[in-house]
Amino acid sequence: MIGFLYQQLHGRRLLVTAAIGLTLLGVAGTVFAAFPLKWILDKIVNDRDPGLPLLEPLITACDSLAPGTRPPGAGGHTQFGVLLASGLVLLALGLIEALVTFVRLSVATSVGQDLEAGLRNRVFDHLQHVPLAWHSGQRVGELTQRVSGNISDIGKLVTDGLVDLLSGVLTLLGVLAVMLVISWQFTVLSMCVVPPLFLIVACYTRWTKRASKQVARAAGRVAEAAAATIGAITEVKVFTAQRWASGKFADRVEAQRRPGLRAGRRQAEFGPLVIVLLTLSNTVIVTIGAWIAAGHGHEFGLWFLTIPAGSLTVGTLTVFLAYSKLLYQPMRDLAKLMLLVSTASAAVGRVREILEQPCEQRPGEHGRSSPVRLHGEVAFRGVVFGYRQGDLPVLRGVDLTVRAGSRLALVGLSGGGKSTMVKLLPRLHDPWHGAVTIDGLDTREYPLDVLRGNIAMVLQDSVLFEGTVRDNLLLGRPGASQEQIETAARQACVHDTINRLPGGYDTVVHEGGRNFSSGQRQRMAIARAILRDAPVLILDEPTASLDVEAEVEVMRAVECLAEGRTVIMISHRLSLLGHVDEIAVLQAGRIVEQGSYQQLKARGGVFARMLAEQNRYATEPVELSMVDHAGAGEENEVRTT
Ligand SMILES: Nc1ncnc2c1ncn2[C@@H]1O[C@H](COP(=O)(O)OP(=O)(O)OP(=O)(O)O)[C@@H](O)[C@H]1O
Repeated sequence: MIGFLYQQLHGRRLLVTAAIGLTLLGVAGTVFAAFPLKWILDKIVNDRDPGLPLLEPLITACDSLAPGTRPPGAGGHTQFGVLLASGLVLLALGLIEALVTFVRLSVATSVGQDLEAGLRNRVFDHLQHVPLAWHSGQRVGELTQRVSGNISDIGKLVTDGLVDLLSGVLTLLGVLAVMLVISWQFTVLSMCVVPPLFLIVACYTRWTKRASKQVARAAGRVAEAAAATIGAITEVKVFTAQRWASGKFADRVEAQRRPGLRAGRRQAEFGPLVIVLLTLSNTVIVTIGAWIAAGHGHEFGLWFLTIPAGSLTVGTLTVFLAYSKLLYQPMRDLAKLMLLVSTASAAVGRVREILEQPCEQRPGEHGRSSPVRLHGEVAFRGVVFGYRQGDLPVLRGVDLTVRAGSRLALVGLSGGGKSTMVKLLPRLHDPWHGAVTIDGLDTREYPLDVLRGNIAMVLQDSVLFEGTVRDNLLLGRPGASQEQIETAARQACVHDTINRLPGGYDTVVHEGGRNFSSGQRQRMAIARAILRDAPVLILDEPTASLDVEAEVEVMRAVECLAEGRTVIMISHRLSLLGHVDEIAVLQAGRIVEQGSYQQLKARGGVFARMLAEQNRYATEPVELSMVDHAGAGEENEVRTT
């Protein structure tokens, strides 16, 4: 985890070094803050001067302010002078500490926030470049939790934890050094608690870390359940499934609560255990120290330790006790720190899992140079592909050629692999064997941004993103003028609809485009595709979810879009295939028939049977006149593979 954090702090290391320097200054202030108390007590009880050459001028200056004469017997400075000088030093140290704390916390907050923001952007960007195959195995809510919640946990460690940890460790070392100078014997006594403390810390850290990991995983499952239910709120309401959804959600919340409770309980046990240990050590020091400071006997022996009588003044004992308090504070804070570190460490693991996923080629990482605009001849050559290695492939040797500028309809039974086939074109997946080519070149040879820039897709249910209608259309061609946008919208038969909206092109699109009908969304997606002006167009059942009226409008828009492009259109509605040049039938992972509508119908094969089947359930059989003009006069041979 340390290595990961160090890596993330790149560019802010100077700031961190400054924060460490300030922490050192603050710790020095804390460590020396106990001394003025010793000077005061030693002066009052034993009439002893501080004996620090650095302070002499200050005390002398304070002496001159002393009311009346010096008390008789006073060797050097007046009580007033020592008291006032000690008070001033105390005040100065306090002010330095306050200032340093402010700067240190500000720096920590800024570094923590920067780290969080930087890491969040990096993870989000990485997520978009990870192959689709990896995404298929993930849950949206879970990933969202990693990007938001888990990264916050890491930021929290930097903002809250690391400052405490650093100043704690430095205070510990500083205090230890001063205590050793004051009385090494008492320091050794105080340190007796360290071995049991170390054991307790080791055990509890392990337990808390395990629980934190479970909490992080469970939090992901909670987020996932919430996202899934809220995303499908219409279905939940329609099926009156609220109780079922709440029950499922409550189970997940419970699964998160249990390890959270365990982690909290461990933390609750840890704090008091440390306090008991520290109280034991303190009691021993107070009683033995007071005995020695009171001047009883010649010396005090305890196992291998011999503490000479009179080796401790009341002032020294008080300072020593103040220091042991300082020493114990960081130890007590360990419980809080332990939880922060464990939570952050679990979060780092989950975030790293994403960052370690290999990326697809990023825009600009060009393989070989290639023309930016392709002609659009598409071919599948012996393509074998499946989603999971080891499973039976979905495509089992697909051979298909689509001439540049022609229109091909891909038909077949549901689940046959039509959508899978077209997903291979923009390399959303790569084939196991064989190749997909455009203009005779394997798609893997093109830079990914060039390849995808030459393909436009309109899917069954188009997604609109949050933003305005204009923002959504501009996705097709960033930088397009208003005139170009409106022309595209007109061609897609959606311009009038947009104009009727209260905000026109500035109307805000809600999440997923919920404030638009399916037909409007489809036509906007078509306008987006028109703006993209790609030579290859993929239409994956663009009218599947539409009523007849919307279907007619969308098909009219499709007509505009298809003009002069290579079109591959997936459709179950064979009645819509009148305008295509060729139809290819996919069955059992292979293209089994290819030809014009008329040819395939006349052939009496798979397509003819599908057509007959569809007509059996239609109130009126499909009008051949709709398709006649497409197939008429074509002498294409029916190809069977
Ligand atoms: N992301 C995925 N992960 C695993 N299997 C998948 C995935 N997508 C599709 N499949 C499987 O691949 C097979 C082909 O699916 P595909 O969506 O390509 O069929 P289709 O012919 O387009 O179906 P439909 O006409 O119903 O849309 C199906 O068995 C499906 O379960």
